[in-house]
Amino acid sequence: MKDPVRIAITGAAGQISYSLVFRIASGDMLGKDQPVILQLLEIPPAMDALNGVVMELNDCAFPLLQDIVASDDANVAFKDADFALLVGARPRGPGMERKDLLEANAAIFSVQGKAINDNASRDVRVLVVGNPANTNALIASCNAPDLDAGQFTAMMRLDHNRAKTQLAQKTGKHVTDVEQMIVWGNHSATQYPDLAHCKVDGKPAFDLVERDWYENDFIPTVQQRGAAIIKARGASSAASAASAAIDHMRDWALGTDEVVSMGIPADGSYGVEPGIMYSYPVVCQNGKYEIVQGLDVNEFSRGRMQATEDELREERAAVEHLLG
Ligand SMILES: NC(=O)C1=CN([C@@H]2O[C@H](COP(=O)(O)OP(=O)(O)OC[C@H]3O[C@@H](n4cnc5c(N)ncnc54)[C@H](O)[C@@H]3O)[C@@H](O)[C@H]2O)C=CC1
Ligand SMILES: O=C([O-])CC(=O)C(=O)O
Repeated sequence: MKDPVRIAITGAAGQISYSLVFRIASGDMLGKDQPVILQLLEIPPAMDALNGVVMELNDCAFPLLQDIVASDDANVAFKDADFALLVGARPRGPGMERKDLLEANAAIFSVQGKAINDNASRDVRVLVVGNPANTNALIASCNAPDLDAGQFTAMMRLDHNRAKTQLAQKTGKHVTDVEQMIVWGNHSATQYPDLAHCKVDGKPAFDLVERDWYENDFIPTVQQRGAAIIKARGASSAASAASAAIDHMRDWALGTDEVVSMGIPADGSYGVEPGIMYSYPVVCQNGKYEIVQGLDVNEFSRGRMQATEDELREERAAVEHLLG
């Protein structure tokens, strides 16, 4: 039996977490042989609701679940955490862009970055889900000076998964036939889902779909999918977000040959200078991610990649005072 790992989850009484914690406890994230301890963080008004989630977790009698810590103190929730999923933040409603949440949510991530810095395992791997995810991840990493900025990531996997499904449906294939999907940039309406390197069933995607569909249907549909869910459901995506968070953490921890999209510190690759959390194509091995280098970038792609970078730099400028 492996030693248990500690997984901190914030916003643990919220709607995403209600899909997330049960799947993590059942082994979907780290494998059916990896015992887990869940360390759940909420704000004081949500502690009753969190207690209900804890009761339900206990009622599942999950074989892998070794212990549950429920707290409204970030120092307790992040203590010795090996993984941290920062979900707790306000969601947007109809008519809002995700960056409209910056003011409401940014302060959460400076406090939690410090608490992670002071309490978590030195090898902690952090995924920020709360919106605007990339800039919140930047805030958290800047407030954790004793950790490597690369230990902080932002969730782009939902966009990546959405893009794969849109293309699979258009071409009459299955998502598992789609390879080398890339979503560049920000988890926002400027994100750039890029088909230039993508293959379906071994064939270049551009041989299978029309340019007009790509530019005027595929790209906007993926960019606007979050808003479409809010319109349809009256609440923002939850189960699909939880599923993407599990995919992101599983691949980071256990590895993947597949190219996946992750929001990570820009390092100059593809001309994106440091200072923002930018989504790149990566592969994961031995618990680490690595940017896929050497892909050709044509003029259309360059313009889209620049636009989403510009937006991330604007978001950064708006929270400069929180960057420590
Ligand atoms: N990156 C992505 O792809 C996606 C991100 N999101 C974002 O995830 C966030 C959470 O969404 P939902 O679960 O639907 O929201 P929700 O409102 O149902 O749950 C959020 C929970 O966070 C808690 N919370 C607030 N401040 C906190 C703090 N300082 N510490 C700990 N917990 C705190 C709240 O009490 C609430 O229970 C939102 O910002 C949403 O926009 C949602 C979908 C996809
Ligand atoms: O759109 C939203 O506000 C929630 C979210 O991030 C998504 O579904 O991609």
